[in-house]
Amino acid sequence: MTHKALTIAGSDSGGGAGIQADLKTFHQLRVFGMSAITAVTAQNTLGVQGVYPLSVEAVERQIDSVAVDLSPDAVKTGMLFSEEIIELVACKIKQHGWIRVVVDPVMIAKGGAPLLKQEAVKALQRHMLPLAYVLTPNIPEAEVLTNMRIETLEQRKEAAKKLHDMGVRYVVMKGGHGEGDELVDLLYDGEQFYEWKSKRIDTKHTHGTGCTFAAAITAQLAKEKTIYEAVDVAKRFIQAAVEQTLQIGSGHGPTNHWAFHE
Ligand SMILES: Nc1ncnc2c1ncn2[C@@H]1O[C@H](COP(=O)(O)OP(=O)(O)O)[C@@H](O)[C@H]1O
Ligand SMILES: Cc1ncc(COP(=O)(O)OP(=O)(O)O)c(N)n1
Repeated sequence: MTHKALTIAGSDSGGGAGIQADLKTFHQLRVFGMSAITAVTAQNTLGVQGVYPLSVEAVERQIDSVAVDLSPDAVKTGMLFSEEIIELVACKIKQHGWIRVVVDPVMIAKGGAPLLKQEAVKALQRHMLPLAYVLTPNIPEAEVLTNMRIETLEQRKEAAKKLHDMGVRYVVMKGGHGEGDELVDLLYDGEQFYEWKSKRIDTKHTHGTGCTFAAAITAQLAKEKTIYEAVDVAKRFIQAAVEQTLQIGSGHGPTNHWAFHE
């Protein structure tokens, strides 16, 4: 049986994040990848040099083309950029009845370039959170979405509860921006917390870690794995991808999307 996943996100010309990271991750996990591009970015390991959003019509056509013919088993959203695109994507998810939806609330690239307009945060909260089967914020994104400061593990848990109350089924809070040598990725299922701990790898080549991790969860959900199994594979996928980076580009290089084998 062929499992299929759709990513609705921005294009990263440098190939480390966005649509490119998602498709490479789907492929490595033996899931057929499809895409609807929301914005084209001119980007490399040194940063983002340009952001060019597509029209709402162009995004709608791509999503509908995939939906009517290829019916994805899971859907991931990444860079959505504007209020108009968010509203359209939410409307399409409902129209097509997609349930296994992973929302990666992309806001800012590591170099600081905005990938979501500030005024679009409210639209993300209002339209996307209630549709999120899984939400995968990093710590700064969780702070913006919950309007709270997150410094301790207890505060991460409190924020995860808030996000669950905002309509998210499963909250997976990524721990890359936490303090210390140990990384803790957190899952909240509405009742219990689950933690995935790993050693922080000392490298500057972490471009696209968030996209890759969320894409691995999406691929596993497309294969009808449980959320616990999906996060487990995603954690091992990203650990291998950061451990065995490719050392390319002169800035923050991409992770290695072919390092992990199931
Ligand atoms: N230096 C690192 N070593 C190992 N894993 C990392 C490292 N940095 C991030 N990760 C992992 O990559 C994933 C994404 O993390 P994070 O940096 O929080 O997200 P984002 O890239 O969206 O900012 C998480 O699973 C996190 O644990
Ligand atoms: C087109 C595009 N989408 C998303 C991101 C952010 O990706 P992320 O995995 O959070 O990695 P960093 O950019 O933070 O390294 C992006 N850069 N471009």
